[in-house]
Amino acid sequence: MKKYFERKSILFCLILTVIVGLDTPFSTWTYSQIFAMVEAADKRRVVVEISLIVLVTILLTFARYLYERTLNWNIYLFNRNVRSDLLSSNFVRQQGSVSDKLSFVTNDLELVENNYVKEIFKLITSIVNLLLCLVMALNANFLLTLVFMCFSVISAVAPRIMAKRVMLSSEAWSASVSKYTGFMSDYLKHIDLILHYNAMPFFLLKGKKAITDTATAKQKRENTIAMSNLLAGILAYSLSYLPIGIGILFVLDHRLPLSSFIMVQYSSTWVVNSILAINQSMTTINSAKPLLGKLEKIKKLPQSEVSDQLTTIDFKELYLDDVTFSYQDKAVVQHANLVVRRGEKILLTGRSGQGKSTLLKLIAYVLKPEQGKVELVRQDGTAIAPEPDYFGEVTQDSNIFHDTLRFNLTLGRSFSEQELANAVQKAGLTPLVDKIGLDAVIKEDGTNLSGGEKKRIELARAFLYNRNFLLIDEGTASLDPQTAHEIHELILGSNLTVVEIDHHIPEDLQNKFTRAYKLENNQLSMISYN
Ligand SMILES: Nc1ncnc2c1ncn2[C@@H]1O[C@H](COP(=O)(O)OP(=O)(O)OP(=O)(O)O)[C@@H](O)[C@H]1O
Repeated sequence: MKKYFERKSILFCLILTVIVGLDTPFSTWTYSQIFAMVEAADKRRVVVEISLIVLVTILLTFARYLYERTLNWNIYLFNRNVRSDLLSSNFVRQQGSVSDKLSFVTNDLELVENNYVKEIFKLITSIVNLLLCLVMALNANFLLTLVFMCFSVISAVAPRIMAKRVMLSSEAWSASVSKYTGFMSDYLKHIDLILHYNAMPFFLLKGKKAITDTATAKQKRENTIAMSNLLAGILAYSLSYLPIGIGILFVLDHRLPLSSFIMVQYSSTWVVNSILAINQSMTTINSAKPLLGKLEKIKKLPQSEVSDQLTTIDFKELYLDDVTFSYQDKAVVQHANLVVRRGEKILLTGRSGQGKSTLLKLIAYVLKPEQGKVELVRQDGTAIAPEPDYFGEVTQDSNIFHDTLRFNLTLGRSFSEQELANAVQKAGLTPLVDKIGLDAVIKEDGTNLSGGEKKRIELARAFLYNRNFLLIDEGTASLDPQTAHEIHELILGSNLTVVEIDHHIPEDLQNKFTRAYKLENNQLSMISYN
């Protein structure tokens, strides 16, 4: 955690937390002093003490303001540093669902901020309150302090009987909220499909049930809390007057001055409140520990090497030599051999689930073979392991960003207008650029573009970046035959090196591939279309 803060600001915040912690003991002392002043009947003392109280109150209020500002600064540092760190950490590349990662960088980090960082400062304030109030009360009268504390502890601990019920009702509410969110997420994502299948009535029924369950669970939780508060209220009010009565008897018997009685009564209440606050803070801090552990693990991940150098590999060939790969125990590719020479167009077919996409990932070295070698041979004959940034890619679900058309091509790197125009022209994207311009904003997932336009954007991006090795995973599967044909003509007529997975290559295009392979039963074999 230290990494995300500045030592000086944390230290300053800790000092201010202790000063702010003096606030409650000071109010307690002030309150008892009111009675002490009345008892002393000394007007000069009243003037001096009231002036002192006003001065210290102003100073403490100012200290609280400074504390809040310093805490806000520390929270700002935490939020800025942790999120910037995650942005470039290997966390973004880890296996796992996008929504889990999004939830971590939003909800989970918010919880760490509130339930850990802020709570630690709260805990320190409570500890200062506890220690000072305890000293003040014991100093005023030891015996009466014990009496007050016993009664306060009973009234504070009794409502804990209800705590389990409150916790269970909170859990039930949280479970129903998660069911409702799951339903809403599916409902919003697939609303078109629901309309197509006329399934709205069933979804409304399902949705209304989820809504009712959530609302009921929430109501139940609130009612349980209200019941717990009722119990606490009854106990607190009835039990709090008993020690007050004993204190008054002490005062009437002249065993204790009135101001000391007030001090004991007021301080004891704060001692118990502080113990409860410490307990609550510890529970909150502990509840954030699993998330903190997750953050610590992520923090240990190496940072991605960020280089703005534009890599273009000038290679002779890429080969797979006796490559074997399995997911856990499931063999996908066994003893595969393949050579792809510069400029060749390789077609890869095979039934669904045979491992074609896995083979592309092995070529790009995103996955490493458990046996055998994948190497790229440079023009000078040296062999190196491929890197993901040597390849351009076109996938079935196009990678389109919610930004301008220009950004979708350049990905933020600067290219000259001439370079852009060349890439646009090579990819056959000129009609789109003429129509909407390079600075038009593309909607999320490219919903304002046709499938063909999205493919051409991906191709133009590869041309612009001079990615001369293109991996295509069913890149044209979602296009109409005419557009798919046009895109293929473009790819097969280019000087790019291509490995493409496709099931529906029309006959007139099949011969334009240099070679075709089939992946079946873990074996990669060459096929002929003649
Ligand atoms: N990350 C993974 N972990 C475990 N198994 C996986 C993983 N990715 C894919 N598989 C399994 O490996 C096998 C090959 O998957 P792959 O996606 O490579 O096949 P494919 O031939 O490309 O299929 P399709 O044509 O349907 O896209 C499948 O049985 C799949 O379930």
